[in-house]
Amino acid sequence: ELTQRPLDAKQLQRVEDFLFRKAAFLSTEDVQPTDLRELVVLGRGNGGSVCKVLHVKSNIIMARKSIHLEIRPEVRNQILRELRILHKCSSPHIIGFYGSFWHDGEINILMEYMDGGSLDAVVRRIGRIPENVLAEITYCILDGLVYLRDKLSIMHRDIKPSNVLVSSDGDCKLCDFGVSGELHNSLANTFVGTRSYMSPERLQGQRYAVESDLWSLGLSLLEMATGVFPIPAENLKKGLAPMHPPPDKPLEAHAPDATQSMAIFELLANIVESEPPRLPDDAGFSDSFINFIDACLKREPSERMPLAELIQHPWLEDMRASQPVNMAEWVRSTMVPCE
Ligand SMILES: COC(=O)c1c[nH]c2ncccc12
Ligand code: NA
Repeated sequence: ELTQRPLDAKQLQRVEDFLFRKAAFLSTEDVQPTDLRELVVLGRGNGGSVCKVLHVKSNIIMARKSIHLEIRPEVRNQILRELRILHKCSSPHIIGFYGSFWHDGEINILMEYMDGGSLDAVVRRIGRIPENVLAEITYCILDGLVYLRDKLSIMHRDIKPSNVLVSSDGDCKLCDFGVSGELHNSLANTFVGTRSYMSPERLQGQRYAVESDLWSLGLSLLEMATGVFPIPAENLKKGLAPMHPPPDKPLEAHAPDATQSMAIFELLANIVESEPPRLPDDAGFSDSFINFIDACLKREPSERMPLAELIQHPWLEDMRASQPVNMAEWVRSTMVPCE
């Protein structure tokens, strides 16, 4: 087993609380869509939309991801069967799963609600994430990847800031990982967007494995640390996004996103052809952080530092020892006060 940190008692308690909530939920018969009251839309993207809902009978707040798919009944039943694997997931770094159902042309996936939201939204709100906080987040992501590999024998396939969720309890969890091969196939040609966290080997249609997740992790960390999508590398030359931009000048006014100007094809070609981007070495980042990202962003998958070594990288221990973070406090500091 890898050197996982012992779970602290409160974290274990929260995993247990989730299982009790889930038992209460499962004791109600199969979910009918009418059992769910829609509260607010949380986000839209990669083929689906996510809504905060209340499961009335059990009085549990959940996140429901709805994916519109025009597929035959046998394909959707295969997807629902594969999603049932998620009932076996129980890790403090993997989003909790309540169940899934088909309704009105959509696959619906019911998950644990994370009140701090996704890290792409956090970066949009506060500009960029401090290095010591990113070290805590990175440990959670790596431990989640280890869990997926060791318990479900899968890689994530879609590591990026919008698929890392945080809560005011201080939890940090992965979501939207590729547990259903059939769902992956059904979503295959629905890619939209102007950015890609995909590894060079995957973009070139070559075989790819968990090392591809490590490229995506490196690119995600670079973006969250600088507040700038790091491709083309010139984007980083313009300096870091301001931390906590003054409310009167919303972030958009600061750094018009250069990737918008670069068409998506040119962007993908840049990823495959150019040297990987790096953290600037004159912006106050530690050498071990710069080294950690370099270890992830090797164009050759076999040159990337393996998961077992990354989770023991000095950067994670150095940061935790020198600048410990209270994640619950930090997440709360990034949340918009409710009106
Ligand atoms: C794909 O899953 C999600 O996006 C989410 C699962 N739980 C959440 N809680 C808050 C926001 C988004 C989510
Ligand atoms: Na997502």
